Parts: sequence; C-alpha cells; structure tokens
Amino acid sequence: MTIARLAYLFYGTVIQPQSLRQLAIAPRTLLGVYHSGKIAFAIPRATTEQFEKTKTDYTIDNIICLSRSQFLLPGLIDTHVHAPQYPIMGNGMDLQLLPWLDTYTFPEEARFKDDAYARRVYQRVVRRTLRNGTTCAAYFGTLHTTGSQRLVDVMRAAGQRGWVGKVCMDQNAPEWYRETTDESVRGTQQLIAYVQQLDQHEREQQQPSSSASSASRCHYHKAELVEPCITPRFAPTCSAEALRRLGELAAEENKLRERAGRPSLPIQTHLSENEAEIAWVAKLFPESASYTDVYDRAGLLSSRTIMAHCVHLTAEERARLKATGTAVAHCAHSNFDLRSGVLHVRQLLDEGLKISLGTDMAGGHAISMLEAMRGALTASRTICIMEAQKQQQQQLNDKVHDDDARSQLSITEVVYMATMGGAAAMGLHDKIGMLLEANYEFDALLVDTAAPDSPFDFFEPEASAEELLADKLYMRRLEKFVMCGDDRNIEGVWVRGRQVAGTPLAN
Ligand SMILES: O=c1[nH]c(=O)c2nc[nH]c2[nH]1
Ligand SMILES: [Zn+2]
Repeated sequence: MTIARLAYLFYGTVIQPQSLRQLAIAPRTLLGVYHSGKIAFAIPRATTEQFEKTKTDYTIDNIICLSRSQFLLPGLIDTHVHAPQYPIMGNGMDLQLLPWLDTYTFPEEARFKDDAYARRVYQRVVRRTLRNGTTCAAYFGTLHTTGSQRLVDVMRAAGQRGWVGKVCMDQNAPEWYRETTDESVRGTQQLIAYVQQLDQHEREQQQPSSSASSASRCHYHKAELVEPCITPRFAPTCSAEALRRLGELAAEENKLRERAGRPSLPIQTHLSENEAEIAWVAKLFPESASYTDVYDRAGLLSSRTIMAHCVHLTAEERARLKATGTAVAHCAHSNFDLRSGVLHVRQLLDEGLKISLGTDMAGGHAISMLEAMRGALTASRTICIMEAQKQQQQQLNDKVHDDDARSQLSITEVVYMATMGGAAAMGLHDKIGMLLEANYEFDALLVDTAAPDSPFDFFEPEASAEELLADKLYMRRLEKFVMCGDDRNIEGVWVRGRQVAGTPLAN
C-alpha cells in the first residue's frame, strides 16, 4: 500500500473569515496540503497525539509548527490594480482623475510598448505584491498586447494568481496612446488565445491521474492560475462600438466555455469614480440612462465583472449591479488621493452588493492590501463623521448618537473583503478564500506578530496562556497586523500550495 504524500503539514492557529461579519479563529489546527496545492484536511483543536499520528500516516515533505505569535490567514486578493503604474506610484497625486490620466498616467503607460521595459517593471510589481501577501490580483495592463502577455508570463513564473487585462481605448486619448476599435478587439482576442495556449500546454505536461490517491500524487501546475480579462479602460476612452464588440466577444467566448464546463470570461473596468468623468460620460453616451447603463447595454455586466470605484452611483445603478452579480472593487486610497469622493460602503453592503477591495495602485499610493484595508476603514469613518456633521448642521441633534457609528467597517469586515469577498468578486469563491475547508486551493500567508523586525510590538496580556482567551488574543493579533503591520510580518506566502515569497520555513 502506498502512503499518501503531503507537500505541507501545518500545526497552529488558522484565522479565516466565514462571512462578512463572522471570523473563525481555529487554534491548534492540523492543516495538510497536497502537492496539487489542494487542502487535504483541516482539523481545528487537534491534540499532539493527532499531530504525531498524522506524521506517521503520511509522507510529508515540510512540517511547519506555528509559534504563539504566528497564524495562517487566507491570501490577500487585490481586485483592482494597475501593474504598469508602479513606476509612478506615490508621484503626481496633485491632480484629479482626468488631468491625472493625461499628465502622468498615459505617458508612463505608453512606455510599455517596449517589451523589455514591460517585463522589467512587471517582475518588480509581482515580486512586491507577493511579498506583501497579494496571492491573487486583478491587473490592468496597458494598450499593448505583447506587454500584457509579458505580465501573464511573469505572474505564471512567480506563481501569482489573477487576471490580466489588455487595456482597450479607441477614443479620447492622445494619438500616441490610442488604438483603433479593431485593434482593441483583436488584441483582446490575442491575449485570450495566448493564455489558452499556455494552459493547454500545461495540461499536456500533466501526468494522467487515475487512481483513488491521485489528489495526493498530482503535482503543482499553473493551468488557469492566470486568466485573460476583457478590459475596456472606462467609457470615456471607449467608443460605443468598442464596448459592444467587447461584450459580443465575451458572449461568444462564454458559449464555448459553458459547453466545456469552464468559468466565464472575466471583465473589469472603472465606473462612477469622479463627478467630471460622470458628466463626460453623460455627454458622450446620451442614449444611455446612466453610466452603468453604458456598460449594461454592451453586455459587460456579469457575475465575473468587477467595477472599480462606484463612488457616485444612483439607487437604480446599484440595483442593476446587484441584479447582474457585478462586483464593486472599493479603492479607498485612490478615492482619497485623486479626491474622487468617499464610497458609502455600508449602504452598498446593506443593499447586498458584492464588495471587494482594490489598491488601485497608482491612483492609490500603496501596493499593499493591508493599506487597502486601512483605507476602507478610514473611508467608512469619514462617512460617519460626515453624517454626524450633517446632523449637527441640520440641528437635529446636538451630539452624535451611538448609531452614527453604523457606517463604520469592522476589522472582520475588511479582512473578509480582502480575502473571501475578493474571491467572490472574481468568481473564485469555490477555489480560494478558505483554509478550513478540504479541496480548497492553499493560498495563504503565515503572519508573525513577533517577527524579528516587526514594525510594532505586541504585549501579551497577563492571562494569555488561558485557552479561553485564545479567540480574543488572536483577534488582537489580527487587528495589530491589519492596523500596524507590513511585509515584515509576513513570513511566508503560498499560492496553490507552492511557497512564492518569504523565507523557506519547514522544520
Ligand atoms: O483610478 C483610475 N486609474 C486609472 O488608470 C483609470 N483609467 C480610467 N479611470 C481610471 N481611474
Ligand atoms: Zn483603476
């Protein structure tokens, strides 16, 4: 009889969102990972006898026992980020969206016609995002098809999961950074075909797996780690014809994918970010009832569509996003940095929309999803302050009610949006975002709140040894990490069971 094989066995605390308002804190979890990258089992509160027995039941390549200051967290998911804007991150934050695009963004993105430059920058972006715990990212590339293919190559080589979009824009952009409608559609088709070929090649390399223990013998593979994404930049820079043809392309592709039992093609763009942008869209598309309607008419709203920003939507637009299963990527830092507005995220959550988080680097000045979580918390508090001030101005109240804090997000909610919520937005919720579930793919971070060069200190409460306190203690550790931590607290990062950042940790 052959003994089943594990790539990893972890023994320690696992923290995992269960829903928007519920977090599971599972101490002494025994978590096994197959070489395929799938979670073999996750047994919370396991005894040391169970740990010892598991070690004899399996052949295990790496055993990692977590210390009290460490825990596993699902990988962070950035659902809106511009890889080619990395060189200008933190620069040029003096302008609002439309002049910012013309002055800083388009000139930088135009440099990506040089494939070597594209590869060099993308290598840095992917290395940096992985280092910061971003296991999955929905990237915008540039207009250039080959440049976008280089981003696919770099992600696959580094082992990062995500979407890559060749940006489409056929109007209202400088002639040195604009393409024809045909080029928009053809470039998108070429990117789709390119990724399909790579995946096909990868599957052909796989050993056939027929026996019952195939899950444990199947080896790491990259197929479907990176998906091509239909990416009109935003309505102002896309003609109605370009949007319509991209919608048709999605519909045609999806017919084939449905027959093959494959997930539908992802779509991403920007929506309702800035007042001047919204007014421009109304002028450019007078036949549409709203900005959302421009995309809706083109068939671009779907359960695998992510709309970034959505700061100024009407009730009808929000209802349409909900009805179509379209997700909203909340990009708080960018909304502050470009002075676009403050998203009332509680309202969207109450209405049942799918909400995830995005760094929107470089509209946002930070590449880390910890920053995206902090930005979302700050935005929600800003809404609270604005609501309280409004009430005071209206002289309805002379002091703030407790209930005025209802718009504020909690740590649990932002962690959900950065993990499970991101997986739901990308239509990957049956694959990633959970660690306490067998058969999910192991995308995870090993966090240490006492890392040698940690940017903060964590003082153990007096009775910390008490098992009863474990939940509260780890909640405080998580809170510290989210509010004060950085990449120095991330000791290891795994995607599909393969360690992709941090120092090798097996013991
Ligand atoms: O924040 C943003 N970044 C961009 O690059 C962009 N393009 C259109 N709209 C945009 N918003
Ligand atoms: Zn953006």
